[in-house]
Order: sequence, then C-alpha cells, then structure tokens
Amino acid sequence: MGQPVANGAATAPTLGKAMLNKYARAFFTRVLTPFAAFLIRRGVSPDTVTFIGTAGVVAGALVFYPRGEFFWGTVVITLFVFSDLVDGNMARQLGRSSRWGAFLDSTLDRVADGAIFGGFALWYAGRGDDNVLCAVTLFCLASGQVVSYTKARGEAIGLPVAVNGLVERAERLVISLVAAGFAGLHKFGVPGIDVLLPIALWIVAVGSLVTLVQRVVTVRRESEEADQEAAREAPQQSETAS
Ligand SMILES: CCCCCCCC/C=C\CCCCCCCC(=O)OC[C@H](COP(=O)(O)O[C@@H]1[C@H](O)[C@H](OP(=O)(O)O)[C@@H](O)[C@H](O)[C@H]1O)OC(=O)CCCCCCC/C=C\CCCCCCCC
Ligand SMILES: Nc1ccn([C@@H]2O[C@H](COP(=O)(O)O)[C@@H](O)[C@H]2O)c(=O)n1
Ligand SMILES: [Mg+2]
Ligand SMILES: [Mg+2]
Repeated sequence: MGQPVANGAATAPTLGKAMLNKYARAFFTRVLTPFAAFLIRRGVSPDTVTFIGTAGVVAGALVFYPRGEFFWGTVVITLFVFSDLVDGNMARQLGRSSRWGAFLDSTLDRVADGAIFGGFALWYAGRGDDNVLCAVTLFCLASGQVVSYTKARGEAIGLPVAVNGLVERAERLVISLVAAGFAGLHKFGVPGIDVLLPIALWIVAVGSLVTLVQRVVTVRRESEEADQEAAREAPQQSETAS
C-alpha cells in the first residue's frame, strides 16, 4: 500500500518486500496503466474503483464459495481483485494519492480478505463438512488480518516496520485463489484436483504464522532501538534547556 510512486511506477524502498510485491507489481503496473488511464478519461474516480472492486470480490466470494462453486467464485473474484492495483495507479496518474485513499484502500482490503476466507470457512462449516479445514481457514482469515494490523500499528507508533515477511497479502491471495480456481474444476469432472484447496489453505496458514513472527520480531527490535535513541536524546535536551 501507500508507497510513494511516480507515473505509476513504484519507488518505495524494496527492503523486506515479499516476492510478488517486489517483482509482479512492476509488471502489473505496466499492464494496467493504459486501463487506469482509460478509466480516468471516462471520469471514473479511484475511490469508485476501490468500492466497486471490493463489492465484486465480496459478492464473488460470498455467493459462490459457500456453495462449493470454487471455479466460478474465483473467476468473479479475479475479475474484480485487480481493481486494487488499478485504483492506486489511477490516483498516482492523477497526482491525487491521498491519506484518505490509503485508508480506504487498506480498510477495504481487509473487507475483501474477510469475505474470501469467510466464504471458504462457510463451505467447510456447511456442505464441505470438515471441522479441521474450517478451523484452518478461520486461522488464515484471522492471521491475515493480524499480519496486516502489525504493520499498520507499527507504522502508527512511528516505526518503519522494515519487513513485509514471507507471505503478505498478494501471496495469500494468489496461493488461495489459484488453488480454489483449479479445485473448482473438480465439479467439471477433473478427478482429485479438489485437494489443492486444502493444501493451499495449510500453506497460507503456516506462511501467515511465519510472517506474523517476522513482523513482531522486527517491531520489537525497532521499538527497542527507538526507545534507546529517545533515552539518549532526552538528557541532551534537558542540558540544552538548562
Ligand atoms: C483452470 C482454471 C482455473 C482458474 C484459475 C483462475 C486463477 C486466477 C487466480 C488468481 C488470480 C489472483 C490474483 C490475485 C491478485 C492480487 C492482486 C492484489 O490485490 O494484490 C494486492 C497487493 C497488495 O496491495 P496493497 O498494497 O494495496 O495492500 C496492502 C496490503 O494489503 C497490506 O497487507 P499485508 O501484506 O501487510 O498483509 C496492508 O498492510 C496494507 O494496508 C495494504 O494497503 O498488491 C501487490 O502486492 C502487488 C502485486 C500483485 C501481484 C499479483 C500477481 C498475480 C499473479 C498471478 C495471477 C494469475 C494466476 C493465473 C493462474 C491461472 C491458472 C489457470
Ligand atoms: N481510492 C484510492 C486508492 C488508492 N490510493 C492511493 O494508492 C495507494 C495504494 O496503491 P495500490 O497500488 O496498492 O492500490 C494508497 O496508499 C493511496 O496512496 C488513493 O489515493 N485512492
Ligand atoms: Mg489499491
Ligand atoms: Mg489494497
């Protein structure tokens, strides 16, 4: 989120970036920039794209996934999820990247993620009938939200949080959605392929846990360094004042 950018190209420090955000974002920025420019010419605002994209993801996840329609759910979600890359691109082309936009983008990311993993959980709690996978899915949902929270809270207390970790949002989505899309082919007669979704959910669960530990350790180190720095500066300031 929120990286400083110019002409649609990310210029943020890449320290600690996970693989997709580091490499795929640049590619999709190039691909999606003409489409973002087209929407701007049609008078569409970045906020509209953010809202419509989220609504599409939520609808795709909650209409199809609880019924076990993983292929069609993933198709609908995939059509809308790239709006998350288009809205920021539009804001940057317009020179209108704003704090409000950053807040809206991140907040609605959490809503979309909740719907995707909530849709899987509803399936396993219902006709999918698997308590263990329901629990793993709920862990994916909760840990993904906490992983994002660690960064937001760390940054809110003035720390750089200079690590993104092993599995950030793009990885969580790509692993889960690609697996769900292929697993959905089971309904079209492809045998055995439905096992991909449970495998993906376990990978996302373990990866999110590792990422959470990476971020907590980083915030602890950064906050200790910041507190020590503040303690060193405090006596100097009182000497200057007296
Ligand atoms: C046989 C047929 C099967 C059909 C299968 C169809 C499969 C298609 C499947 C999936 C496509 C999935 C695409 C997912 C794309 C995700 C794009 C996206 O939204 O990325 C968002 C991400 C982060 O954006 P932000 O910076 O706006 O968000 C920040 C983030 O949420 C932070 O969270 P944290 O990481 O901390 O947990 C928050 O902290 C922060 O607040 C928030 O603002 O954007 C990126 O990272 C950019 C990279 C995107 C890379 C997309 C790669 C897509 C790659 C491949 C998809 C195609 C796969 C096709 C398979 C086809 C098989 C037939
Ligand atoms: N409605 C919006 C959405 C996003 N922004 C800005 O873009 C940044 C996120 O970029 P992505 O490529 O990850 O979408 C966000 O931090 C905002 O600066 C906006 O202004 N308005
Ligand atoms: Mg976005
Ligand atoms: Mg986003």
